[in-house]
Amino acid sequence: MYYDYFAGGAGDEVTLRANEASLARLALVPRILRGSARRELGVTLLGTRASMPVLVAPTAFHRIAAPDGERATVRAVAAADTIMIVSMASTVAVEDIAAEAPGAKLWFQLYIQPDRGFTEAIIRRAEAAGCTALVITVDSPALGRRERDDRNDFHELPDGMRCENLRIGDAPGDVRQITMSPEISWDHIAWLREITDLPIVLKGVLHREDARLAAEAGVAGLLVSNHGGRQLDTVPATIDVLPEIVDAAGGLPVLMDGGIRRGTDVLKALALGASAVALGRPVVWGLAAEGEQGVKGVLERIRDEVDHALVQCGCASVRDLDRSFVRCHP
Ligand SMILES: Cc1cc2nc3c(=O)[nH]c(=O)nc-3n(C[C@H](O)[C@H](O)[C@H](O)COP(=O)(O)O)c2cc1C
Ligand SMILES: CCCCC(=O)C(=O)O
Repeated sequence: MYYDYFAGGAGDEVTLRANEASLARLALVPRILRGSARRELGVTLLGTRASMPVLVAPTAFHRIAAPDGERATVRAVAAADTIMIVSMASTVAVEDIAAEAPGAKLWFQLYIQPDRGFTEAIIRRAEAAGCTALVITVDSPALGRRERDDRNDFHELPDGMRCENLRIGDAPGDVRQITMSPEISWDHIAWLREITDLPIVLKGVLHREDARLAAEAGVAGLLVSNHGGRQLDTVPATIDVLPEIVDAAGGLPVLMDGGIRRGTDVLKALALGASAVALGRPVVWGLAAEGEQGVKGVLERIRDEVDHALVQCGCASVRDLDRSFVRCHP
């Protein structure tokens, strides 16, 4: 049941498969004879430095995967010196995640709740915990239809676990449910810009017109995402819309997630204009397999693969990549 929750997607899982398949259809075209002894993998995103262009995407319910849950994840992410986007649906409170690894670089993912006062209170907690950006998930005006969860009847957390960022008291039942609000609109983004100084990233952009509107709305960045194929099924693979979103985003930094499994996938996304990518399921698998060590293993392996792919492509820096390094082969 829990494996299916983590692995699964919406509907027929067409988009879930497409994310990896579209990346696999792209070929990398390396350059030759441009030797350099060392590669620079680091990037600065909205003022936060990451040691590699690979972030940890927000994923819910880490305590289902490992007893320590998000505490184990954050220790591994801090050791890798990259950014963890903390899910609003984490099973450890954002304050406790921050306290577990002082100096960890945290962004906070938010589902805007219909109750603005409650939404604002959550943002204040994320700010106080030291999160340096807000990632607003905008692809979920309703929860995706995940048939694996329906078949397994997985609709609530095991006893003793809850969404700690939505607690309103100390008793086990003192917690609100996350609402996927069909009413969220650009007005909410304008409101968020009024109430917080944190840079705002919109997560779940797939339409180029929305990229243009986002730039106009004064957000700080975009995350091209289809929620790992878990929201509306049959939407495009993220790598396939990335170039047009980059073109429409008016110079805003554009991140991407969905189907990134190898260093070569990271290079393809960067070559097509992403400033960085994020990993969803691979982090959960590392966590489920070996806790903190497992997440460390996933992050160090992909770092090594990015470095290796860069050297093979004749690049000294992630900034050396451009669209000429990628071809589509059918
Ligand atoms: C188990 C699971 C839980 C997720 N929970 C959240 C969440 O709480 N908030 C959110 O914005 N996205 C969530 N996502 C989507 C991820 O942030 C990300 O977009 C997606 O996993 C990337 O694709 P990948 O798993 O192929 O790397 C979740 C994804 C998975 C697989
Ligand atoms: C209510 C939590 C939703 C988590 C989520 O976004 C996902 O499972 O994809």
